[in-house]
Amino acid sequence: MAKVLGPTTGLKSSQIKRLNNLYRRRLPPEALILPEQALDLARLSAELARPVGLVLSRRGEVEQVVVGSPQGIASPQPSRLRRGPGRLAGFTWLHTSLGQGGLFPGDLTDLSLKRWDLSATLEVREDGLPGLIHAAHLLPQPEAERDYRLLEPFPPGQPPEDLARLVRSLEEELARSVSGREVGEAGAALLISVSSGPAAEAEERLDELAELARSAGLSVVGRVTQRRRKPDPRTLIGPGKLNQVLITALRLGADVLVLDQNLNPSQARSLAAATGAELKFIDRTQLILDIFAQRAATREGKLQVEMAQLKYLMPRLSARDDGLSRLTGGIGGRGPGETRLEIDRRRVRQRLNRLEKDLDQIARQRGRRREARARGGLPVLSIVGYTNAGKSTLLNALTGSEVKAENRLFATLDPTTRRLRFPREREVIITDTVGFIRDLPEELKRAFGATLEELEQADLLLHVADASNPQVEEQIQAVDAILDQMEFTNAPRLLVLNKADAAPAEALERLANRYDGVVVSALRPKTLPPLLERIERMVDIAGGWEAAGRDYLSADQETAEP
Ligand SMILES: Nc1nc2c(ncn2[C@@H]2O[C@H](COP(=O)(O)OP(=O)(O)OP(=O)(O)O)[C@@H](O)[C@H]2O)c(=O)[nH]1
Ligand SMILES: [Mg+2]
Repeated sequence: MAKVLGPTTGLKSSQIKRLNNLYRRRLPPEALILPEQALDLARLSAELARPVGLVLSRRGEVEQVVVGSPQGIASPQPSRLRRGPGRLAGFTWLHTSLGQGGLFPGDLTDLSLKRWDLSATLEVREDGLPGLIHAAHLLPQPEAERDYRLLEPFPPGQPPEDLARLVRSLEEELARSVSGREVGEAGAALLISVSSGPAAEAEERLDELAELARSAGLSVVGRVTQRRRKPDPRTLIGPGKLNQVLITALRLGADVLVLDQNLNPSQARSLAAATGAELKFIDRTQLILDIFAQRAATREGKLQVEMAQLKYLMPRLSARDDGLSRLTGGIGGRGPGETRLEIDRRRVRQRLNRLEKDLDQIARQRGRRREARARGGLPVLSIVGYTNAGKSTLLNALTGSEVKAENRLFATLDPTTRRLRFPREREVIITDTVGFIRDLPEELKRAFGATLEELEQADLLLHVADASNPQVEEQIQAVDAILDQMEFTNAPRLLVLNKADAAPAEALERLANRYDGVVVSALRPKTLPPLLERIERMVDIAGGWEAAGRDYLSADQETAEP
């Protein structure tokens, strides 16, 4: 038989036995509890001078018995969880309340956190007899800013309506409110932003987060923003807001909660503990890592991403985390004398060592390839820029090659190298890179060392920007800031204002003047010659052709702008 949960110290063994006997009860789901059952429960609770709680299945079986302390009672995690959006826990939480009637604030919080079918209390009067039952349930749509409804208090055996039917119709309604929407392959995401900045900025950032979520295969079902002067140190989101977030997630049928702000390890663990297994919290870095994991095509790219994921995950591992096996394949099991946590961490560390060795080797090989190329003496152009700016499209247009270009963030994850033949028999090597993004997480900078190492070899950086994006200036500055920070400033940069076909003319002119940029549309080859000319002149100045050991220096140079 299952054991009584909660603090049993100080109880007599006969009392524990009586509590254990509650597991044999079966209560009527339509009425919650019969009068004689309520009488027994009230008497026991009065005698113990402690609240007693029951987790009841939809069939009225007692799944868990909990005893509280004189100060109160906490509901347990439901023993079995039901999966699927828009569903309730499948269990009702009923506990006695000594002296005062009514639900406790904690009961209402629990309603959303644990998604109880119903949350109810049975009043125990001074004389030890049962009083009224107070019950509440979640609402599929909030009414008057409330996410729950309180039933009229009722004496045992006289519920205001058939409670089993109430729960069923509630769940049907919840299911209806989430069906009919399109769910991405990876699930439904609720986006959350907690910040101290202006509301408009939070919305803009959420627009970008929505793009990222879409790239990760998630469909976005809603947004929640919170303005706080300081994030909550424990859970980032304030406790009241967290509650609202969870109710909203339930109502919209979200599977994943995506936070725009990054969680520190202890916040990640607290949030995971607060929500149980059904809902997953991920932060922006994890989302980006997830996209990278889906997109990485080469062996090196895959290894880099796995390494970054493991490094990010390791401090966030909690003892009950089993999501790891999916990431690393083969982590799990329990060795003698070790906690699950230790073994996971140890295996993760082993895997990290292995990855580091493999990556070292790949880097050495790449170094050799690069030497070979340097001996060929061709100048190297690297295309950089914000993600989705059109870098791969431009590479394709310039070289006639077919690197994957897609309207998704981070379509390109591995550096790609092609030769570009100028009209006049000049040849350069042109490399495409992974897209930049503002607030590039530290973990990713390291992870994409491969791409960035390539940049160090560049004689010229072609910085492609999406001129049709209203955020284009912020994006240009974000990319410049990252380049500056990475000390790749030695190579000259040329700003390419792409998507001219979709941008207003006056904005193009202003941008071109301000940044001394070249306007193109990668989709229209006819717009490319001015870019080629600028590239040619700049490479000449950078000495690329000289390095090639060929006598390409020509009259052009005199016409080159300083
Ligand atoms: N209208 C318009 N769309 C363009 C132009 N150039 C590229 N695009 C579109 O922009 C989207 C992104 O293009 P990509 O070339 O994949 O962008 P990217 O910079 O390589 O993106 P990542 O590799 O994800 O960083 C695609 O849908 C392209 O068709 C252009 O000149 N005009
Ligand atoms: Mg690309």
